[in-house]
Parts: sequence; structure tokens; C-alpha cells
Amino acid sequence: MDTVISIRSVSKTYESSRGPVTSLSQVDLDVAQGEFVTLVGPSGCGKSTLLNLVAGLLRPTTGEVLVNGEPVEGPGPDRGVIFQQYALFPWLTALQNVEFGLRLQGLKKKERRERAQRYLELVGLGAFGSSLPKELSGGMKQRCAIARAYAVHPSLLLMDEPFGALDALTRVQMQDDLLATWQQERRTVLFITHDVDEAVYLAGRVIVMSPGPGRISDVIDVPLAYPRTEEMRLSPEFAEIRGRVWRGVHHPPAVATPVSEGALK
Ligand SMILES: Nc1ncnc2c1ncn2[C@@H]1O[C@H](COP(=O)(O)OP(=O)(O)OP(=O)(O)O)[C@@H](O)[C@H]1O
Repeated sequence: MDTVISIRSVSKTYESSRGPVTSLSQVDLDVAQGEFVTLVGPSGCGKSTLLNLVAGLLRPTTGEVLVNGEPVEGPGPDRGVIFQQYALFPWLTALQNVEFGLRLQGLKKKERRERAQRYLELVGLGAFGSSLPKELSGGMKQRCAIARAYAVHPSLLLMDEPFGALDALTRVQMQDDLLATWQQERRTVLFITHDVDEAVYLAGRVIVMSPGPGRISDVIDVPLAYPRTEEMRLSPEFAEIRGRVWRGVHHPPAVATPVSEGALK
């Protein structure tokens, strides 16, 4: 099993106007090649901080973050990041938005165009290549952002509440579409959500985080096969896992003892 992400005894303290704020304390986590891992937990427990450390947008105060065995020293094309806000260039068409990252990689125009079109098709936007972002719905914009991230062939996708701004029905559809894309091209995914249902439905493993200071308080395997279906979502097995995640999020352990991932397996 190849490990893509290794987080080793990571703590992060921000210097703020209120003094130092410890956002993460002694976090350990390994994520294997091709895994779909969700991070869930109450607001302020350090989910985005953890993701931004892996993205290379932040540096840990202590400990280390490795991606494919190399210490993370900044952002890189091996890590695609998708945020809640679609972050598409409004003056570029959907196709040009997807092509943008490929241009940075130095691909020739014809190859760029073909690859961008292929990924738009993969996310169901094949007919919308010439549309501007303002002409697309929220779900379509986010599909376009996913196509753009996938097209550069990152080894890792980091998603920070990508469906947080979508209505409930679109969100469920996007979950299925994302899983379909992931099953076709099995990139490793680290996905933040506030939604317990979403966390369980998508993941092979749910990481529950707790605040004060931010830490991993539970690691829950989801032993449901892919593709995931509505039947699974409504099954007693799903409800049981969901219950455990729910309790972890809403009733975190009172003592701020960091839980090492290995101890929970
Ligand atoms: N730049 C910063 N300066 C000071 N404190 C920060 C900064 N960024 C985050 N924090 C603090 O670190 C803690 C964790 O924040 P983080 O955004 O990682 O949590 P989160 O779990 O992603 O929250 P949410 O679910 O609300 O997005 C919070 O207490 C927050 O106030």
C-alpha cells in the first residue's frame, strides 16, 4: 500500500491579534494511494488548516507533512485544490478554464484542448465548453472546477467543502458524479465537509476532528462497496456508521487527548 500523505505529529499555532491560537495539536495521519478520505468536525477544529498544510499553503509549527515521501514546501501541480467558491476565471470559457492548468504544464495547444474536452465530458459538461462561468449553475461551475483539477493529473485532490454552497438535491447528485469520476480515475482524495451524511457516503474512511485544540478524535472505516447507491444510503449499516460519526462530531471526547490513527484501527 503506497502512502501518499503522511502527517507526522503536526501542530499549528497561528499568531493572531488575540495572541497565539493553537489550531492543530499533535495530528498523525496516513492516507494511502487511491483512498477517498473525508474530514468532518465542528467549525474551528482545524480541518481547513490541515488541508492547507497538505496543499503547501501553510507550514506546520512543529511536525512534518510528506506527500509521496517528500516534505511539502509549497503548493505544487501534484496537488489539486478545490474550494467552496468555484475559483473559475470569469472571463474564460469552461474549456479555457480547464485548459489553464495544462498551459502551465506546457502542453501543446491541440493536446491541451483534447484533454480539457475529455475531462469536461467526464464531469458531464461536454456540451458546455464554450459557456462562460456566469452561464453555468453552481453545480456546473463546481463540476468545471473538478474537471480542471483532474485534468492536470495530480496524485492528490484536496477539496475544502466543495459542495457547501449547493442546494441539497444538487449536492447529492454531485456526490454521485464525483464518485463516478473518482472510480474512473482513482486519485487520492482528501475531502472536508460539515455534512455527516456526505462524509460517510463518499468515504472509505472518515476522520473525525474535535476542537480545543484541533485534533483527530476518531477514525471510522466505511466498509461499504463502491459504487455507492441510494439503497446503501438508506441501509441500517449506513445508519450505524452515520450514528458513530454524528456522535463523534456532536459529542467529542472531553479530554483533549490526541488519538493516534494506529490506535483506532
Ligand atoms: N490565519 C489565522 N489566524 C489566526 N487564527 C486562525 C487563522 N486561521 C485559522 N485560525 C484559527 O484556527 C482554528 C482552526 O481554523 P480552521 O479554519 O482550520 O477550522 P475549520 O475546522 O476548517 O473551520 P470551519 O469548519 O469553520 O471552516 C480556529 O480557531 C481559527 O480561528
